[in-house]
Amino acid sequence: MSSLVGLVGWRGMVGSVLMDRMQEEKDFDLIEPLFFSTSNAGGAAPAMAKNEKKLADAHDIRQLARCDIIVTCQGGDYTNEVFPKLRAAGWKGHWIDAASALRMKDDAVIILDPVNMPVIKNALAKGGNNWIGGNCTVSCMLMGVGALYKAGLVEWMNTQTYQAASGGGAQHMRELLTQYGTLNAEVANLLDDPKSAILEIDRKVIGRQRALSATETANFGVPLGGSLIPWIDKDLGDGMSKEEWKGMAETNKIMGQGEGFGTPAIPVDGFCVRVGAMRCHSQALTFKLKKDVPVADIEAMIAADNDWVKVVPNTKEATLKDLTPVAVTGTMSIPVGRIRKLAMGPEYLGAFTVGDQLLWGAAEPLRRMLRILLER
Ligand SMILES: NC(=O)C1=CN([C@@H]2O[C@H](COP(=O)(O)OP(=O)(O)OC[C@H]3O[C@@H](n4cnc5c(N)ncnc54)[C@H](OP(=O)(O)O)[C@@H]3O)[C@@H](O)[C@H]2O)C=CC1
Ligand SMILES: N[C@@H](CC(=O)OP(=O)(O)O)C(=O)O
Repeated sequence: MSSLVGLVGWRGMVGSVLMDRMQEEKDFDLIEPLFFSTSNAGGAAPAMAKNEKKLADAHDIRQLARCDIIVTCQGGDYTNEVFPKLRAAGWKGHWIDAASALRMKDDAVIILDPVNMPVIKNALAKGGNNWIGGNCTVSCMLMGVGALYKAGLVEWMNTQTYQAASGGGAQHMRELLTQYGTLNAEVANLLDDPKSAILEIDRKVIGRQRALSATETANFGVPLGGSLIPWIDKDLGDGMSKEEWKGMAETNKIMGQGEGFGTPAIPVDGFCVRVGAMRCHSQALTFKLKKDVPVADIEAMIAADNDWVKVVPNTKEATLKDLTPVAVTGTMSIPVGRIRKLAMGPEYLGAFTVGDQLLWGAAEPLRRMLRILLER
């Protein structure tokens, strides 16, 4: 008999990407899905439903407890409210979650199986049943350069991120596009005239950006179109943003090292910046390697690490073609390029990587964890 798999948050942005991927990979052939809703219990389940044709109430612990596996993309507030009640009710099933709420709990594994299958297998063997997707920036970065960590080559890593609007959610993407449209409209007449003065266009754009209303910046708080925001997630009060904190904490936990594993953590730090891209997170990485390794060897190591990483030759032509959010959006590919030794010395390595933050950054690790559980 197929496992009963509860799907919560399936119609949200991450959930929709997950449903698409599950259909592409024919995951529904292997399960009996039970679709949940926080807003429309009793309504019709989507077309992938088999025997369970109605949406169940996502807060109904008895319904949730029927499931062998629950996959949720509903968000951290939902997890915080429902998960403890479900476990307290004695539910022993597998909980697979996109939200960050449980990520750093001792009994939770951050799942990214092309990178940390040994950590997942070890937890499975010990009866683990809480599987949490990593932060999108960290997951995309490790899909690209995880090989260097696996080889024990990294002394420390600095990351400067260029994170897309989608990281904030659907409303953030809409707000970004609306702002671009507003700015374009402000100078459309001048743009139509090839002889108009660029400084006049510039003056009008900055004037309109500074005049954007609270409604026009409701999600980001300040203009993002034609600008950037060097702060993502909460202020931890020590000069660090929570997004920056996740870089070191999650990278080490995914790799099975640092606190809780009895080995020293590898320092990972840098600045996380929101930019006007739609759904690909990009990152400029600086590594201090433990030894001088030739660039060709590093490229070969990265290229051989998994089926999705792709080394982009460090040329202008290849970079413009393959190493941009526009090139990568909607694909499973994780390009890593600009790989070169830096002026600071032979152990200092630079690289640049891009990843679709809704695919490898959110939905795909969950989908693959479901498959791992189903195919055991
Ligand atoms: N955004 C991202 O990039 C990433 C998000 N995550 C995590 O995933 C979780 C969900 O994020 P995200 O998918 O962006 O959240 P969404 O806001 O898109 O969806 C969450 C829920 O909102 C409800 N909802 C209300 N109105 C609508 C509507 N018009 N269309 C669709 N759904 C609607 C749905 O619940 P219902 O059907 O019950 O009404 C849906 O499941 C969060 O915990 C987030 O931290 C993780 C990695 C990346
Ligand atoms: N914080 C990420 C998106 C996200 O949901 O991250 P997390 O899963 O760590 O909360 C961003 O804004 O780009």
